[in-house]
Amino acid sequence: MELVPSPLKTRTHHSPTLGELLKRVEDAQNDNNNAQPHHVLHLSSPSSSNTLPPPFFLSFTNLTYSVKLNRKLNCFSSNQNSLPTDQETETKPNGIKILLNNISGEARDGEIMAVLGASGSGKSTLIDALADRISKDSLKGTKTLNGDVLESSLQKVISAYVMQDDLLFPMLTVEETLMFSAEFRLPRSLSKSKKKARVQALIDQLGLRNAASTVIGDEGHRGVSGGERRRVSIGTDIIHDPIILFLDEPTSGLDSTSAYMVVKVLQRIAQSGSIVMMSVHQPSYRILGLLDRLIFLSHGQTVYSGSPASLPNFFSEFGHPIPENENRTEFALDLIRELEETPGGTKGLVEFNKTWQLKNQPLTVNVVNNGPKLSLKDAISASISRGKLVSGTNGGNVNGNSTASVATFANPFWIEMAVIGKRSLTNSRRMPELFGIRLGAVLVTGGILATIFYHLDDSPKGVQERLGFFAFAMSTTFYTCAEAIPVFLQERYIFMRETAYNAYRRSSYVLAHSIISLPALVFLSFTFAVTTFWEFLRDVPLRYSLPCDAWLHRGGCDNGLLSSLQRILHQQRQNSTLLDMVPLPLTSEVPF
Ligand SMILES: Nc1ncnc2c1ncn2[C@@H]1O[C@H](COP(=O)(O)OP(=O)(O)OP(=O)(O)O)[C@@H](O)[C@H]1O
Repeated sequence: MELVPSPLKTRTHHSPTLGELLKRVEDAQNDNNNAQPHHVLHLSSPSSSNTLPPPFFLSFTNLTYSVKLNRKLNCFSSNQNSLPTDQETETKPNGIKILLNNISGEARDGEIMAVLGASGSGKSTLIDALADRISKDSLKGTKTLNGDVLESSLQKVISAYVMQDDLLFPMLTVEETLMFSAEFRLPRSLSKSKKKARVQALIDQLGLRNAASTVIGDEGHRGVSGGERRRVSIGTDIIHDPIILFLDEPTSGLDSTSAYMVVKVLQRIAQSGSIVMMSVHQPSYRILGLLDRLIFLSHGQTVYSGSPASLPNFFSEFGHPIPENENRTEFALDLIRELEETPGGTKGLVEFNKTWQLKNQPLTVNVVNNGPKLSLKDAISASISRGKLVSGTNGGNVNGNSTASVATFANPFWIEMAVIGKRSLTNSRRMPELFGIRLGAVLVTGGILATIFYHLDDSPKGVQERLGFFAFAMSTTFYTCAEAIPVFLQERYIFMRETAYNAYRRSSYVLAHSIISLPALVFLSFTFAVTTFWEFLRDVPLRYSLPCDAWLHRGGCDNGLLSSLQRILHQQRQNSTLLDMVPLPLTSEVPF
C-alpha cells in the first residue's frame, strides 16, 4: 500500500480537495495500522525517515496593522497640541497608530525565522499578525502558504502558538502535563497507548527525559528549572506536531544556556518539517548560529530582512561595518537604537533595506523556484502521512472545500471539559493546604452569612430576607471567581481566532478557582433558593387569593385541604402584614 501519495500522480488526475487527501491518508494509515506502529513514534527522529519532509513555504506581503488611539484615554498623558516626537512618528494626526508598516518576508520548513528589535518595535505584534491573533479588519496584506492564501480555519489546525508566559499546573509532573495535553488535543480515535507513545517521543524531542517525573513546581514547591518549564510549555502546544509554530519570546527570562537549549529544541522541531517563527530580544552568539532568517523591526518597519550571514555585508554597505569579534545582532540592535534617537530616525536604514532587498531579489526568486514543488494540499497530506498534524486527520467532510473539510477541534466540548476538570482536580488534590484554605474561606463566609440570616421566620419578611440571602450568596460566588474573569473574557475573545487549547488552558484556571468554592456556595444558595421558593409557594394562595378562591370553589382540592387553606387565609387576614402588601379581595368573598 502506498502511504505517501505521489505528487506527480495526484497532479495528473483531477485536483482533490484537502478533505479527500486527508481522508485518503487516513485510510492508508488505518490500513497500515496493524502492520506498523503509529507514525507518532517516528516524530522524534526525523532523520531516520528516507523521504525528505514536504517543503512548506510561508510568505507574507505588505502586512500593515494600525489601531485608533483613544483620545479620551490619552488626554491626561499627553499634550494634544504637541507635535509627535521621533519615537511617535508612526502615530498619524488623526490618532491612527501604525504598529506594522508594510512588513514582508518569507519562511520555510526546516528553518527558524526570528523577529528582532528593541522593546516596542512590534515583534509580538508581527508574530500575532502571522499567527492570526489580530482582527482581520485592521490587518492589511496577504499571507500565503505554498502560494495559497492561508485561511484562518486551516491555520488553526496546522499551526500552534506558544505564549510568552507559562501556564502550567504546578503539581503535575512533566509527563502528566504532556499527557493531559495529548488527551485534550489529540483525537479520541487515537488510542491511549498511541497518545502515550506520542508523549514519550515528545519528551525525548524536548530533551526532558531526566525531568519527566518531576513536578512543574511554583514559588512554594521546587520543580523543574526555568528552561525545562519553557520546553514543557512548548511541548503542550506542539503535541499535535503542527506545521507552523509561532512563539512569542520563548527565551525571555532564561539564562543563556537554557535559552540556547530552548532554541536547539526549536531547531529540532523545525527539522522535523515545521516552520518555526519566533520573536527574540537579544540572541547570544550561539543562538544566532541556530537561526536561519532574521527580520529586524524598528517602530513597526523592517530595517533588515535576511540571513544572519548577510548581516555584516548589509551593515558595511550601509556604512556601519560590524567590528570583528562583536556580536552581530547586538551591534545591529545598538545601531538601530542609536538611529532611533536621531532626528531622522531609522528612515535611512528602512530605505536602504528596501534597495538592498531589491538588489538581492534574484536570490529570493531562486529560493522560491527551487523551493516547494508540492501544492499546499499535497504538501499537507504528505506531511500528515509522515506523522505530522496528528489531530488534523480527525474527521472532516471529504466533499467540502479545503478549509471547511479540516476538523477544527480534535475533541467535542464535553471531552475537553472532562480533561481540564480532571487535571484541575489532580492538581488540587496534591495541594491540600490550598484546598484547605479555600474551603476554610468558604466556611468562614458561610458562618458570617449564617449569623446574619439566622432564625428566619415564615413571615413575608422572612421570605424577603431569604431572597436577600440568595442575592448575597450569588454575588459572593461571583466575586470569588471575579479575579479570573478578565482572563476568561479575553480568552473567549481570542478563542475565535486561536487554537482552542490556549483558550481552554487559560479558562481552566477559572475552573480551578471555581471548582472548590463554587460547589459549596452553589449548594448553600441552592438550599436557600429551594426553601425560599417553598415559602413563596406557601404564600401564593395568600398573595393571589382571588384566583385561589376560584380554584378552591371549582373543587380543585379536597375538603380537608380546602378548609385548612380557608382557615389559614382567614387567620392571615386577621393579623398578617400581608394585608398591607398585597390587595386582597373583600372578606365577603371568603365563604365563611
Ligand atoms: N492596542 C494598542 N494601542 C496602541 N498601541 C499599541 C497597542 N498594542 C500595541 N501597541 C504598541 O505597539 C508597539 C509594539 O508593541 P509590541 O508588543 O509588538 O512590541 P514588542 O517589540 O513585542 O515589545 P517587547 O519586546 O517589549 O515585548 C508598542 O509601542 C506598543 O505600545
